[in-house]
Amino acid sequence: MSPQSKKAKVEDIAVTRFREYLRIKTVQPTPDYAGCTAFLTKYAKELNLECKVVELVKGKPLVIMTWKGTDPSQKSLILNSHTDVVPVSEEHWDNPPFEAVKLDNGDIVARGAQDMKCVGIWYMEAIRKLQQQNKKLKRTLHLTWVPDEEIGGHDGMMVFVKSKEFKELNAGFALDEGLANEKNAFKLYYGERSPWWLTLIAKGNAGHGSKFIEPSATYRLLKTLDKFLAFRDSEQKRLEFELSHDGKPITLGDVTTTNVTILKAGVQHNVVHEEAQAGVDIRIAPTVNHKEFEQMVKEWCAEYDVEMKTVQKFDGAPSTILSEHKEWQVVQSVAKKHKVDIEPEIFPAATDSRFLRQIGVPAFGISAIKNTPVLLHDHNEYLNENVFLEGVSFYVDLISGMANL
Ligand SMILES: CSCC[C@H](NC=O)C(=O)O
Ligand SMILES: [Zn+2]
Ligand SMILES: [Zn+2]
Repeated sequence: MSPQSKKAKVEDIAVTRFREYLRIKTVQPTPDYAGCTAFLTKYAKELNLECKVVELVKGKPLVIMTWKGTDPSQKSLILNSHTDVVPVSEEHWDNPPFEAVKLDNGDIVARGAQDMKCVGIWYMEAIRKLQQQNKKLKRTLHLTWVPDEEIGGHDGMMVFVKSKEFKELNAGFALDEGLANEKNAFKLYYGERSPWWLTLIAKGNAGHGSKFIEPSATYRLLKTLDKFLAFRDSEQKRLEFELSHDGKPITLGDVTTTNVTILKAGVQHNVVHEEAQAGVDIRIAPTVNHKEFEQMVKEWCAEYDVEMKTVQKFDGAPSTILSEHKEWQVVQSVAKKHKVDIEPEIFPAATDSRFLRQIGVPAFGISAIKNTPVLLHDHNEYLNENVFLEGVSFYVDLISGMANL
């Protein structure tokens, strides 16, 4: 190989901006939102986008960029992404998680590479391409960069959708995050399960570990947790065997999970302690009636006199019905052009889309990550440069298609 051909190719600007964004440590629980806002405002300037920083909660800025459409009578398209990322266990990473190194095979390794800094950059770089082609879109685009999604979105999208700043956006439809796909396909999330986090507290009498102490806090708690676990088993069976109406196996988003994630009890082997606690992470499928489900859980807890405290609960939002939105046709035709399959599903966890759908803004969760293992929240999260660059062209067509309806 001649020295000339060995020379590294000039990096695509989209990749450079992606890697710069990944290097900003917006990692929970102390995200560098100031650094992030500085990066985003500069980036908006570069692309001649209007840019506004809104601080609805102190220290948690939200950045709104706008590319005005030619037809202001149309409702706008919201291109949403969260700016924060989840913590890392650095010792399990083969490369530093906030340096965005590019390996020889093109893999860009960093926390947030999949979840979801790639998506924010795709919106921006698609706009850059459209501007280079002198394209004008009918609908106004608003890029919303929101904080705190990873810790529940309460100081982020939840307060934002209730604000006058959001109202001013005149939102008609939104794009938000999806998940990676191992196949040559993209997931398209049109709804999601509702999180319900519970703390269960059982009380009893104390005494010597050799006796039948009644009532016993641990006994009461475990008997109650048995119900959650039995329900978990039955839902797992459904997931294994049930088919949806189109004959395809149902997916995780279609069943309800009741996982016991925290256990706290006891001080010493021979002491029966007076209190035991558990944390449960429940994810309620969109088909479930919340009132009935809550009643069932209340009865489980009441049987053994266990107190139940809600840490957070989302009361559900209507899913976005694919056939009701022309944006669905756009997704299908753009996917066809890019020779990629689309797999519509219910998102198994929670995203900011739930707050949008709840106030009546239809939303699709999609991340153009194909042929890649799902590594969100995992060690060694990465996205390959070529997959990323194909994503830019996908978003050029997706955004222009949706904004020219
Ligand atoms: C339920 S609020 C926390 C939101 C979080 N979202 C992504 O992982 C989740 O646990 O689904
Ligand atoms: Zn995310
Ligand atoms: Zn996440």
